[in-house]
This record gives sequence, structure tokens and C-alpha cells, in this order.
Amino acid sequence: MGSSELIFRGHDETQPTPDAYSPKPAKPWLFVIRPVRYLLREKRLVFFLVGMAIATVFFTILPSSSPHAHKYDPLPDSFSHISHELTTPVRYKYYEPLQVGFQSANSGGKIPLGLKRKGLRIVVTGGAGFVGSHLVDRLIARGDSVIVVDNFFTGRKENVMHHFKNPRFELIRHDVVEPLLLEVDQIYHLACPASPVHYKHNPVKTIKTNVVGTLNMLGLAKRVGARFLLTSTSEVYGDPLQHPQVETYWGNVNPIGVRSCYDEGKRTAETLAMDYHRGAGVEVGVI
Ligand SMILES: O=c1ccn([C@@H]2O[C@H](COP(=O)(O)OP(=O)(O)O[C@H]3OC[C@@H](O)[C@H](O)[C@H]3O)[C@@H](O)[C@H]2O)c(=O)[nH]1
Repeated sequence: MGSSELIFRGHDETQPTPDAYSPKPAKPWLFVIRPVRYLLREKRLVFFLVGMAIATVFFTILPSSSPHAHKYDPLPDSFSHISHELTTPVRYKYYEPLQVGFQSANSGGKIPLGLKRKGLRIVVTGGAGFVGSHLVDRLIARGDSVIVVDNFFTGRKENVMHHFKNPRFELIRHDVVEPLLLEVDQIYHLACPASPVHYKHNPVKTIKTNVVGTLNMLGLAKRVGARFLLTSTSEVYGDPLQHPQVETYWGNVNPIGVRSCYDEGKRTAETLAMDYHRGAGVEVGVI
């Protein structure tokens, strides 16, 4: 075959061309007819209607799940205000998530109708102490999985040992001044010597726990996208000149006194919480 034959593709104009392309006439209703025809074929319409009916019955009859649906409340009435404060989001000081790049998927918010509330993974530092152990009781009863991190400085294993056989409970002996990596949705940070006799016992350790411990826990919250709660103290007001203290009051603190390791430690912990919130978008609460 010559090169001219390869290049020349013309045909004799007079010859009939049986395979010539002739466009089909346009069917304007085709996009409507096709789905209708599909539904009518093999009783698909019946199945579709039955499915709709089942879904309607399911979502109408089933009650909406709620995070407060548990009937069991292990706390005596005298503690209910504490547990309420610790397990409901809005309290003394609460900071909403910043809009920039923060996912609040871990916050355990409102649950769509018909879906069961998924238990959260929560770490409670200082969970073997007085406030912490009652908080743990409440979280476990609510259906969450709890990891207690405590160095047992003042806390006791006995405070949480009734949960030892519960697969949703774990206890780690750990000092929060050392970093720790855990996959959790929420962090309740309580670990700290709380009474004067304990926090004055080793003031350097007290302020270290408040500053370095809180830094570690906020770092963890940032890393895993967890919500963070700091239990602060009224000691952050020092010798207050105003009674009662309102949130806008900044206090009257002696920075060089024997109690300063605790007061200033907690104040710095509050500062760190706010800086992680503003700077890194961590969702924090301070009570
Ligand atoms: O370095 C430390 C110090 C203390 N802890 C633990 O932290 C827990 C503190 O519990 P405590 O019973 O002493 O104190 P409370 O539960 O009364 O107060 C706790 O909650 C309220 C906050 O204001 C306090 O700062 C906080 O410690 C203990 O389990 C203790 O062992 C640590 O895990 N690490």
C-alpha cells in the first residue's frame, strides 16, 4: 500500500454509505420516563413504598436517645451539684470552640433522633481523689469509657476499685508532669495536691504539677482533638477585695507567699488553657 493511499481517506461522493451516522430524534421526556419505567419493572415501586413505610414507623415510634437517659445515679444528693457541673458543658467558665480548624466531633453533643448515644473515651487525671472518683462514678454510669491517671499522692485505689471489673474502666499510675499519649475524646484535669498541708509539703512539685502537668494534658488535648476541662479553685482570687467574686474580677494574689505555689499554679493553668484555646483551637472549660 502506497503512502498516498494511507493519507487519502476520501470516498467517492456518489457511492451509497450504508453505515453513515444519522442522529436519532431527541426524546425530551426520556429523563422522566426512564426512572418511572425502572420503578414499575419487577415490582420495585412496591418495595420502595414498603421501605418508606418501615422507615417512617421506625423513626416515629423510637424515642430519641439522650445523654441523660441513665436512670442509675450513684451519687448522693449532696454531690449532685458537683457532678452536674462536671458533666454538663456550661459552667463557671466555658469557652466555645474557635471556628478555625477545630473539629468538635468529640464533644458528645446532640444526637440525631433514633441513634443511640455512643460512649465517650474520657481520661480523668486525679481520678482516684475525692472529686475525681465521684466524677468517674458518674461517667461510668453514663456509659462512657474512663481512664484514670493518678500518682496516688493523696488519692486512693479504694476510691475507684469498685470499677476494676468493668471493661470500660482503666487505672494508670502515672505522674502528669510526664507526658502521656492516649486516644481520648475528653480530658478532665484534676490532678493536683489540693489541701494546704499537701500543696505546701513540696511547693516546687505543686507548681510543677500545675504548670507542666497542665501543659502535658493540654498538649494531649490538642494532639488528639479532645475537649479539655480544668478544675481550678477559688484560691486564684488570693485575698479577694470583692465578695462574692464575679467572673470579671481578677483577684488579689500574693505571688511570693507560701500558698502561691497553688494559687499561682492554678492561675497559670487557667492561662495555659486559654492560650491553647485561642492559639490552637482546643475546646476548653475552667471551673
Ligand atoms: O501530682 C499529683 C498530685 C495529685 N494527684 C492526684 O490528684 C488527686 C487529687 O485529689 P484530692 O482528693 O487530693 O483533691 P480533691 O479531689 O478535693 O480536689 C481536686 O479537684 C478539685 C481541684 O480544685 C483540685 O485542685 C483537685 O486536686 C489525688 O487522687 C492525687 O493522688 C496526682 O495525680 N498527681
